[in-house]
Amino acid sequence: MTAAIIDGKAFAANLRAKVGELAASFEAKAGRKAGLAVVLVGEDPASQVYVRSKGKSTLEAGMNSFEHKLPADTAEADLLAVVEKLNADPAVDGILVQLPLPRHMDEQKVIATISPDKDVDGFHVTNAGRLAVGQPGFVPCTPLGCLMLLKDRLGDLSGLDAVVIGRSNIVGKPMAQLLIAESCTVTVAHSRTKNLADVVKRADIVVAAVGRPEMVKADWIKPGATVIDVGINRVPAAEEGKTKLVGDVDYAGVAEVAGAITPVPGGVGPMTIAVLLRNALVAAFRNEGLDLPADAI
Ligand SMILES: NC(=O)C1=CN([C@@H]2O[C@H](COP(=O)(O)OP(=O)(O)OC[C@H]3O[C@@H](n4cnc5c(N)ncnc54)[C@H](OP(=O)(O)O)[C@@H]3O)[C@@H](O)[C@H]2O)C=CC1
Ligand SMILES: Nc1nc(=O)c2c([nH]1)NC[C@@H]1CN(c3ccc(C(=O)N[C@@H](CCC(=O)O)C(=O)O)cc3)C=[N+]21
Repeated sequence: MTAAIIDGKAFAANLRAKVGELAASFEAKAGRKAGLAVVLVGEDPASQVYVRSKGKSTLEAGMNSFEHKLPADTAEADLLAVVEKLNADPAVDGILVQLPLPRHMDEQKVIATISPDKDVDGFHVTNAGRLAVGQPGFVPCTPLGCLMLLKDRLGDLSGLDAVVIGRSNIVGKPMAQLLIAESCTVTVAHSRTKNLADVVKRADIVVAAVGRPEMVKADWIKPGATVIDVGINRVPAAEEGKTKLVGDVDYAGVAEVAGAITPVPGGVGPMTIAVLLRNALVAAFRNEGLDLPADAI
């Protein structure tokens, strides 16, 4: 079998266009643009690329983008002060503090300072709790993007066996919560899992969020399974001195067995940014007390 390629880039472009239309209707109703603030501490090159890309997409969607770049040696208290100023700023609907933060900062403390109503990453414990108990809140962008791709491909997910590899707070755990809410039978695997290949082999849906280049192999996959590759790993390319991006899945091998697979790049990554804009727009409607139809986006 040769897997269908799930085109996250195209799906994300479509989602961004919908966000753009709703951003215009928000502006007409609220008399201002929706606003997303992104805070970057330090000069990590990968983070700089993401932040630039987020800023560009935000403007393209007809929203205001506020970028705050702080030096790597910023004191934690100064970062917290920036976040508090953004919490209080009525022009700012969503706040994203780019992770990872420099080692001298306590990420949990910084996330806890973001107002839950502006936490468009869905990382605040209040939003994690809302997701866990099924209340409306903000869901982390990457797993929500994965779920959108899965539902688009498979329709109703109920009763399907799903294996999530990875249990981080930002991808694996919220992904598992979303799949539970869709009535999948969910297994969460991690570095202590025994017989990982056998665990994965049971799955109709595999979500790999590990951070190990091409770890998931073809003979782990049940024929016809849907494979979502969250991994973003920069590795040396064939040409001397060059690098390329690969996922956590051995794409060439797995594509021979799976029913459908997301590529890297062009799969989950673009969805993350599109969902971020979606969440920021939802935040804007909520912060203004305006109705947004539940199935609008
Ligand atoms: N496309 C996108 O938009 C995004 C992509 N990413 C990418 O997704 C990947 C995962 O990110 P993130 O969740 O933040 O990563 P973390 O490093 O926080 O978590 C990795 C998880 O993988 C598990 N793990 C590590 N090694 C193994 C192994 N050999 N077998 C099984 N499980 C293993 C870890 O287990 P344990 O808990 O036991 O240590 C952990 O739960 C990375 O490549 C990252 O770059 C992340 C965010 C967004
Ligand atoms: N507070 C916070 N929120 C995040 O959502 C967050 C974060 N911190 N820190 C880093 C991770 C990673 N992340 C990605 C976003 C887009 C792509 C993306 O667009 N990737 C392109 C390729 C981009 C390239 O070529 O480098 C693709 O997969 O096609 C990837 C990864 C968001 N993250």
